Amino acid sequence: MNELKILIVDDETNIRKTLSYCLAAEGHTVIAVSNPADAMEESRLRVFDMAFVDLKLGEEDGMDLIPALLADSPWIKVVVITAHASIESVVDAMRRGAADYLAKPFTPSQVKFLTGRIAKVRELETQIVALKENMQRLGPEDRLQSNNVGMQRVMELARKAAPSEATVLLQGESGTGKTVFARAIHNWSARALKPMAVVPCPAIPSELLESELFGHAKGAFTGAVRDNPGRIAACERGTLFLDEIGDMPPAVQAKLLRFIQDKEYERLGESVSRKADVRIIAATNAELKDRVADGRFREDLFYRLNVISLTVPPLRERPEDILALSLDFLSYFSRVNRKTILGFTDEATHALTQYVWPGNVRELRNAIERAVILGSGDKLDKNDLPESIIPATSTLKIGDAVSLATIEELHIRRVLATSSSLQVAADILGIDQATLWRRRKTYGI
Ligand SMILES: Nc1ncnc2c1ncn2[C@@H]1O[C@H](COP(=O)(O)OP(=O)(O)OP(=O)(O)O)[C@@H](O)[C@H]1O
Repeated sequence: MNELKILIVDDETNIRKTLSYCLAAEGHTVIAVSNPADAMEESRLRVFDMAFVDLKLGEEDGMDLIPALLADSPWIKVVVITAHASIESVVDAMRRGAADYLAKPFTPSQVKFLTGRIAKVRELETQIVALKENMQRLGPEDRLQSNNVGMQRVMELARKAAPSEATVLLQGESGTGKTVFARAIHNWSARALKPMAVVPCPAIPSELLESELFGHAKGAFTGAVRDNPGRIAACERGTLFLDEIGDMPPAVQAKLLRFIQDKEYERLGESVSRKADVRIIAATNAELKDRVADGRFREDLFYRLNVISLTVPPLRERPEDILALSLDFLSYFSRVNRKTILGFTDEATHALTQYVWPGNVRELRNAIERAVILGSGDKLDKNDLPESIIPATSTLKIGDAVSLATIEELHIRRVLATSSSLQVAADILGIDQATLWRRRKTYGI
């Protein structure tokens, strides 16, 4: 059964002892306190799945604790303990958000049954989060095999690193599959059944990134109309994947460093420290060392992240994989578009394998999807592929009757194809790396 983290709030020592004993014997982690103030303090310190709350806590009322616990941890399942099990008090507790009740005196088997039911609900909730994430990225299966020796070595390292708790830093150009690797490491680890959150750092305005990760208290800033637990709390016992970490603002870097060192953090607008058990995987397509050298990235954080470093090779350095990936994408997109396309003509195969793929696997995938939609024969031909991947035949000129976006896309593609790094390409284009990143996402390069 799924192990839970359980908070017990009861002013009677005997009940705290008996319940703690029953629950610990089932393998759950238990913290027991006697009053609402201590309960709230524990709730801020740790992430709980479930709480047993006595409705009569000496002079105090357990009823008010239900919404307070839920505001702090929206996922928590509160079970109220009541001496008389009066219908009114149980209904009132349910209205305030309680999940169930336990009438005193209770037996160990009642506690076991109730906790088992809630463990099942928590497990289903976690699965739904994972399924939602998967649905958002519906697409072909990730190909976790390669015919290229360099790529095979990276895969082997990833498999070895996965079961450890070590922080992993994934490096490599945009579109090489760093997110695919992060997900594979999560799935190969003991955290696989818990959520993995993906946070693309440049996609979130820097002033919001801190609250997105660490959460905020209601009123912490204009627009913070309710408490937000943050992504770290939401993936407790899971994995947090920080994409493009090189773009993380300095204030957030400092807070992340503290979290990696001490597993502690504060929500924005709160001074109380919270704990969370979350593994960090980070990715960057920029040379993080260069960012450290010019003072844009903290050196201490770099070393904390760089415990295990994997560099995913660009597609042009593993041409052996182009056709296998192309065939996977072809079969997936043919199925989705209800077409029967059996393969590629020799000319298309030649074009696919000769092109340098500056946008890596992402660009290849987009090119095949487009070709499947537009293609009409039983094999995809060179002419079905985007013009930009066959530059010699491109007839597009400045001044032609096409949109600015078409010209911009082609220009970026060509500059990328001839540049030695993203920084060089950004310099030629006269834009910063973050802008280039956004343009590449827009055009699927
Ligand atoms: N090995 C693979 N098998 C199947 N698809 C892949 C593989 N590697 C990458 N892709 C696909 O290519 C696209 C880009 O991959 P991914 O997002 O993992 O790259 P990335 O390196 O994280 O890019 P960025 O740095 O821009 O975030 C995705 O659609 C992904 O599914």
